[in-house]
Amino acid sequence: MDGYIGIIAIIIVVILLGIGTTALLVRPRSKTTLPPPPAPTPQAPAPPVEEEVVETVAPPAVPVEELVKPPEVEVPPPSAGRMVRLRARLARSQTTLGRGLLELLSRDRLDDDVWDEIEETLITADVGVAPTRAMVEDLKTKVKVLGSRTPSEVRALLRAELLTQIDPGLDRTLHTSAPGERPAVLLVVGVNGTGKTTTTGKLARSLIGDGKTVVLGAADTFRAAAADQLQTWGDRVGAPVVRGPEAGDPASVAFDAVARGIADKADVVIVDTAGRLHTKTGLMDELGKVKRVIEKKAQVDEVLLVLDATTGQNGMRQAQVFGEVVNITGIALTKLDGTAKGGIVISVQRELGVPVKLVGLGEGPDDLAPFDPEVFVDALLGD
Ligand SMILES: Nc1nc2c(ncn2[C@@H]2O[C@H](COP(=O)(O)OP(=O)(O)OP(=O)(O)O)[C@@H](O)[C@H]2O)c(=O)[nH]1
Repeated sequence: MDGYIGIIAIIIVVILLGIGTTALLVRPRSKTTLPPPPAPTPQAPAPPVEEEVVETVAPPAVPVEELVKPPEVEVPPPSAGRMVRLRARLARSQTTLGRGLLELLSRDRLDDDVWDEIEETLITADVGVAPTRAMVEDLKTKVKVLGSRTPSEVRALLRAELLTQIDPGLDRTLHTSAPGERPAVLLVVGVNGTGKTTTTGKLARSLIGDGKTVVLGAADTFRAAAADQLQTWGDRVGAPVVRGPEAGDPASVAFDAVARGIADKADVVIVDTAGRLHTKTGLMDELGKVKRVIEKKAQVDEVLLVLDATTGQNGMRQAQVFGEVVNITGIALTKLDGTAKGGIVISVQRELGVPVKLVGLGEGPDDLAPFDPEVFVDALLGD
């Protein structure tokens, strides 16, 4: 009996121990799911004051659109009055040609030696042989009629003579308005390095400044940089530039540019061409093809020959080759700012039988001016 009681007592004790253990293990759920308390973060030591300013002011994030923002389109000034603004750039021709002639013609005695010097001054300034002879003969006659000469009379005499040679009566209008709906088409030709691409870009700016819309054609596919250069000019003033693959067919670029001009209803399409003077036949083939292909779409209204005023007679010979290949309608005489040979205006018109319509008077984007004979002559003679 005592054995039973002992066993029962042990069982009761075991049951009681079991209940106690269960009570200890079974705790409320909320407490078991709580995350363990965060480990204390070690405190970073405070940086020195100057460093704090540099490190904590982060630059504001630049939105992607701003990074790829197209370049701002410039609004170029109109072309009117440009030659007056740029007349001081003719200083070198003024000193040598204008002032030189004024001084010689103002001498008391105009003997043969003085006339020889006058002739030499004109030849050195690239006036050309035939125009020089004509000028000297004219001046001799007028001086005789005049007798004694005051400085203002000498100036008036020379002014009239230079103007006669330059011929203010020539039509210097740039044909930038075509009849009907189509754009006017300008072809820019000339030897590489004369300033052809620069002149094309400057002209686009100037026309846009005068309120016209322009499409540019980079048909100088010979030199990849020429197309890039033109692209930069176009981008600055918002003129679309049609270009082709490097060493591609210039005629096809010219065609596409005119097609784009027609589609865009642009006022003017200016096509820059390559001016490699390899052989006359090669040049003729290339320029002839460009012109023929353009004419499938529209008439070419102006063929502008770009001529570097500093190259003198050499440049003139090259110009004549172009004159034999295409029908030049106007001359853009560049780099007149860098030469004392302003007389080239007279000789080039005489040799090619075409008027100077534009003059380049510097490397700045707005340094291309419509040629004004009176402003030119006054700039040569000084005030
Ligand atoms: N001082 C002066 N420099 C000019 C004038 N016109 C052009 N130039 C400079 O002449 C250099 C040649 O000009 P470009 O336009 O590259 O000559 P390009 O005839 O197109 O030559 P390619 O691109 O090789 O066909 C450039 O440095 C121009 O800035 C000007 O009227 N005055």
